[in-house]
Amino acid sequence: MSERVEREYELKRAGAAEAMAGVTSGDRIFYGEFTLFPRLCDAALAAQKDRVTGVNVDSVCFTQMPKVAEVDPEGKHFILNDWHFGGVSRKLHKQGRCNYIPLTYHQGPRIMRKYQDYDIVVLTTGPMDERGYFNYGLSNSMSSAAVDKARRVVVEVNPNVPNCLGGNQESIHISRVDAVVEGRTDTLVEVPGANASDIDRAIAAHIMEVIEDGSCLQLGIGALPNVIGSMLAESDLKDLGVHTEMLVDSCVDLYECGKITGARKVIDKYKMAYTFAMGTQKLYDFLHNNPTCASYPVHYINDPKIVALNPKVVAVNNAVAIDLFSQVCSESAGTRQVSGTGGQLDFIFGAFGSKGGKGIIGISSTYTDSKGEVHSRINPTLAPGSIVTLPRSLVQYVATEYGMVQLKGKSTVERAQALISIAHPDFRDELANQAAAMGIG
Ligand SMILES: CC(=O)SCCNC(=O)CCNC(=O)[C@H](O)C(C)(C)COP(=O)(O)OP(=O)(O)OC[C@H]1O[C@@H](n2cnc3c(N)ncnc32)[C@H](O)[C@@H]1OP(=O)(O)O
Ligand SMILES: CCCC(=O)O
Repeated sequence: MSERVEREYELKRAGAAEAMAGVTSGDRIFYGEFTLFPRLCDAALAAQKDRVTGVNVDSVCFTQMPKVAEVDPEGKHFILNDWHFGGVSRKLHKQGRCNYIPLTYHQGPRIMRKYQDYDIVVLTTGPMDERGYFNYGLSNSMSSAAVDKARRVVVEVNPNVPNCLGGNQESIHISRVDAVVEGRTDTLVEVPGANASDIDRAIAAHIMEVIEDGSCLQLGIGALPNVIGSMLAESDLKDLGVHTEMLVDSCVDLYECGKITGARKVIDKYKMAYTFAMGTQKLYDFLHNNPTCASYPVHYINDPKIVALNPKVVAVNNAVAIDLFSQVCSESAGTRQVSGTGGQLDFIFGAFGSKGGKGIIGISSTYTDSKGEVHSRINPTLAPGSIVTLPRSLVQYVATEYGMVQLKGKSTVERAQALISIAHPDFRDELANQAAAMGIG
């Protein structure tokens, strides 16, 4: 390590309380994304709550309950905003404590650079390397953009953050950092995929029919992507590629059993390109210093024009509900925000542009509410106030456990008929009546 880098590091070393002492009322702060939540600085800021009001704290998908939310149940001191809702923000939102920032994910960095300024950006990174770089680890995503718009940058180093190779913009140099907080040794948040049900297996089997040798995969989190991963591992398919928003455990399994080579990709050939990773320690260990994987900012990974450059893109996404006009809601339950647009629109659009590409929405035909009542996910219209995540003009394939339909080029009547054909049989007659009443039957 050069003397200059070493000296700079020593000068910038700070305790968490000191690093957050500069926060003043009305400031806007950005916290590290997904699993790289800055625990120490969050706790330090929470401890200083009585000297500030109206501080906005933003992140991309809080994966743990921020202390600043815990210590301020009435939201007098801190306002939380999330660029993508997971369980934590969903819970806070129910209490009126967290706002969603709408975006289609690939535009996030551009939106930040154009319209957002941060007083402090606090990231969790790996420790500084001998050249003075801190690696963004599992969350490349919008981190570079946030740093570009920051008045002050604080990094909270944790040696358990895997060193994730770029790609591009996967690290930050000490010269751009204002304070380095040490002391983290915790293992990273693990988000294992859910266990697959028979319904997931049936949906996955339909989707498997359109995956070919050389397909380039986008698989997100959840039971369905997991089960597709297992089916691919047992299949005869070969030379699969990965260009995905989120890198997950099933990509590790598929790589280890030789299914993923990336040999037929046109961009990032032989690499698994991604913008963030979330899964178990198995995935985090796999990523560490692994040149098979390339971490990029989301404005590259999710840009539909970039996604479309690889042939045979297969993008599999989940949804909350779809109406007979084929509009897809993937982010709200009526007016209640439960998730976000995330990368769904990006990848469905991108997959359609890819030669031989397929953008797929995979949903169970029904949903059981907390009272045990079963509802169809395919409905005449979306519930009032539902947010349309995918306009009907972009929807291509829809799969349920009863089959998969392709909607591009189909009329409104044909779309309604196709969707009814994959609805749960108990709801089909009623849906057909409603379609007729709406002039699409
Ligand atoms: C990271 C990636 O996967 S990349 C993929 C691209 N990104 C996206 O697709 C983003 C948008 N999509 C998503 O976030 C998810 O796929 C979802 C939310 C649509 C579904 O994910 P799941 O894991 O199946 O969600 P889950 O079953 O936990 O439901 C989420 C919430 O919505 C509620 N919900 C789900 N379906 C319905 C429905 N039809 N009606 C009312 N509420 C519903 C659930 O009750 C739950 O709320 P709660 O936590 O308060 O109980
Ligand atoms: C922030 C994006 C996560 C998703 O697309 O689900």
